[in-house]
Amino acid sequence: MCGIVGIQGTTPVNQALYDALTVLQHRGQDAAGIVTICEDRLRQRKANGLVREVFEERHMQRLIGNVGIGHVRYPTAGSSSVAQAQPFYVNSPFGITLAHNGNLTNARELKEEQFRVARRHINTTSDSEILLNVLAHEIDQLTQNLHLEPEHVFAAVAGVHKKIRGAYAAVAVIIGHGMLAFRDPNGIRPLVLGKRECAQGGTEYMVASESVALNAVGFELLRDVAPGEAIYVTQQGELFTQQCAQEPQYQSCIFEYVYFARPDSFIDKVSVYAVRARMGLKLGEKIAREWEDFDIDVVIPIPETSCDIALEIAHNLDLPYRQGFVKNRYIGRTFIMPGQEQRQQSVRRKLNAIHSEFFGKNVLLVDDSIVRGTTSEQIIKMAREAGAKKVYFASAAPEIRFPNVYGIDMPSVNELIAYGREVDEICQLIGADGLIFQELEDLEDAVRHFNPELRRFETSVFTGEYVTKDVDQRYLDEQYTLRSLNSELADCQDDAHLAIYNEGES
Ligand SMILES: O=P(O)(O)OC[C@H]1O[C@H](OP(=O)(O)OP(=O)(O)O)[C@H](O)[C@@H]1O
Ligand SMILES: NC(=O)CC[C@H](N)C(=O)O
Ligand SMILES: [Mg+2]
Repeated sequence: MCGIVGIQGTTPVNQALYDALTVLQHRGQDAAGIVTICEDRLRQRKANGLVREVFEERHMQRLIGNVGIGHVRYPTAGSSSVAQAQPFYVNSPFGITLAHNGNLTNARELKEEQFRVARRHINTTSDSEILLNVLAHEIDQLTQNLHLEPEHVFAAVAGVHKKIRGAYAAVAVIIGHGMLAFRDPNGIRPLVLGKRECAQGGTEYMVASESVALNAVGFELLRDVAPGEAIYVTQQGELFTQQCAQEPQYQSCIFEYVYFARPDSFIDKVSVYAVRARMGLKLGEKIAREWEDFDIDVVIPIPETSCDIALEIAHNLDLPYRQGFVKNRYIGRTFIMPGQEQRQQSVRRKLNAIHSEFFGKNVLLVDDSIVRGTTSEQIIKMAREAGAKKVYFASAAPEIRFPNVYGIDMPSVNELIAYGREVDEICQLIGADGLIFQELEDLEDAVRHFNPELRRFETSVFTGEYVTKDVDQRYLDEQYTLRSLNSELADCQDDAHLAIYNEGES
């Protein structure tokens, strides 16, 4: 997953973009980038690393201007090379820079078409560079001179929706004209709109992946960007919005609520925190139903995402809740780290057990999800080493059995511990005394409870059914090969100097 942000302001935006990216850091830890625009000149800084590592004071000083966009990256297409860090830039028409969260499922066809029909060369293996070029070509086709009206921009987004398949929440700046944001017709990835009245006068607009970014920099949440909708704020600060898809519908990614988003965010009018608590309630009910005379003494979360869920399970089962693992606050999220070796090493560096909470007890460990099983297997060992008598395990998401093609890095079924396995077998593999998973229906209900308009969700990792209907085995095999190839290539690349034409090296 990635995090995106954009501000069309009346005051300098560099600090606000930086602050917003720091609270979106949980969506991507590999690379970060900011582009600002001042007097028709674009300034950029992007590199691998966390936000606080990428931007030094000297970079921030250069990022001048009242409009800009930012990105934190968790790679899905291509590699984690800095060449694929975002935002991307094309110099025609007008000069456009874009940041994208999601993944396109017809990227290969689009790249070929862009070369054949639009004579556009795409230099990286990033699908986001393709998205930018498709948008640029659409805008180019719709404008004959230097004039650009909101209706041109909306027609271009309508063209993008017709051509592109997959997941995309995107923000772009068309230099000298305005800021554009749009969400794919299924609303797979989240996107919110906010505003702030500036003390010096004038209204500033901001879009971001999650509402927490608006809160952090003092913007008021206006609403979610609807599936298929485009938001355009002109350089003069005028806001225009339009539905640009023919058949928009809510089929947003349910995994945002399970794991990705921060609990203090609202997505599609639903509090992520409230959903996680309700996931705990539902799972607690299932445990009480299926493990009638359970002998659990204590409920312990696996920090950090599962804490709100575990608390509610404990409450529901009338059991004590204890924070039996301490999380090292300087280690990031393990699941979104690149490479299985790095992920494996990180679990023990990240979590450590408080022995007194385990010794001689039957514990129920709770996690939001089991994906590769890296965390659960190691954490169960740690609980036993700490003296637990029995270790039960509960997953607040159902069994993850299929690859994700919409922006989550789960490219191969062979990596997924639940693929082709039933609960007993998974239980044995992770070494638990008992294992229980949430029902998909209960997970969907947990979200829908707070917004009944959300009738359907993108749940392919549980069901193998893909909302864009274009994903077959051939595509999945191709993605897997590409991904392996790209990560090998990334290891031998020299990315020391990647500058943009009009600015010196960062
Ligand atoms: O089965 P696995 O492949 O290990 O993946 C699942 C685990 O990864 C995530 O934690 P992560 O450490 O990324 O972040 P968190 O601190 O937000 O829980 C998730 O919360 C699970 O704990
Ligand atoms: N996780 C994401 O949203 C990734 C965005 C884009 N596909 C990339 O790889 O950079
Ligand atoms: Mg976790």
